[in-house]
Amino acid sequence: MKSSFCCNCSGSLGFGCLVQPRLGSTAFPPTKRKEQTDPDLFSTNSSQALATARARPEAGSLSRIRRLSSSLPATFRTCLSGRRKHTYGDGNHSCSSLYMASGQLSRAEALACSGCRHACHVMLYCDTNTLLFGSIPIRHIVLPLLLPQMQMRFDGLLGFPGGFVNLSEESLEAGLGRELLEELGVAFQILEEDHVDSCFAPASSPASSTSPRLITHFYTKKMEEGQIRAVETAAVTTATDHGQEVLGMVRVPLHSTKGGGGLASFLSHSFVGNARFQLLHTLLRLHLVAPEELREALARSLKIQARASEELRAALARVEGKTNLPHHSPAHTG
Ligand SMILES: O=c1[nH]cnc2c1ncn2[C@@H]1O[C@H](COP(=O)(O)OP(=O)(O)O)[C@@H](O)[C@H]1O
Repeated sequence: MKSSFCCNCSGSLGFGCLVQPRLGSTAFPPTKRKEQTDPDLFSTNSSQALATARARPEAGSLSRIRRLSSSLPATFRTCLSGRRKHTYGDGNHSCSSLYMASGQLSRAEALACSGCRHACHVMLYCDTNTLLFGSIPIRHIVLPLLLPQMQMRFDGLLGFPGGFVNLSEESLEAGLGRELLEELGVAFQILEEDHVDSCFAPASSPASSTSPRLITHFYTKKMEEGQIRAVETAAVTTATDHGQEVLGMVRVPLHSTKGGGGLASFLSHSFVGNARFQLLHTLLRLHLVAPEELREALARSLKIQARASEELRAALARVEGKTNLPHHSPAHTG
């Protein structure tokens, strides 16, 4: 029997989701984006004030920036502090640490990088009025609930749909459309106006610092709820990559449950490349989650990860005990 492993509504991975395939591959035409790029990354008081303070570097604003940034998570602080390492292309630039800063690379700058590889990914999302479990009260539920989409990849990591684009044969958007057809079974027309940003991907290993730099381009596309549901259906029926490169689409839970589940659990999973930063940045940019809620979720994620590390250590010791395998040491780490 083939079991399906899924992301449940508490944001944790678990067994038990049923997939209900229905027929249908739908072509979605371009839709004019309602949510145009917002120059302010953050919507609520502290973040807005922070952005304003950065934009006007008059006397006194530096201490104000420091004060305001202390209310945001460390990774965001690094980016917002304006300490940008402009070392594009030489291996020192870390997209992850700088992701929250606006415009590391414009689309044009990215396209001008000869010898770079390019990959495009997209976050699909929609509004919905659906209530979780119908009526069960859940703290901090985001209403109307929004449903951003990610996917479980062949390598067990979470990421957005998309992939490598060959610029000698296709444009960024055409390449992304091709990847989406393979992974989701749906023909999308991605437009330049759907582009959010481009940046150098962090080098995954010392060896990869000698290979061509990878630039990741990120897009968002707002859809109707019915269209998103059709994508979810097509992704498990007509998509050629389903069960191979893509193991399933998952919705990102934006709510928080009493026990601290939901977004916090989801964020504690492993993401490919800078996908977690792309998600965080987009949740803030599109005002899908308030900065304070995101900070709370990230703080909880850290606790969840610490618990998971303990569980993994115990599981490792058990497996070694049961199988008489030699004890794992850091030297065995792959
Ligand atoms: O969601 C994502 N956000 C950012 N980077 C990603 C994401 N998914 C994959 N990547 C990076 O882009 C590269 C190519 O992406 P992917 O594995 O989707 O390509 P493919 O489907 O053409 O094989 C990966 O090696 C990975 O480093």
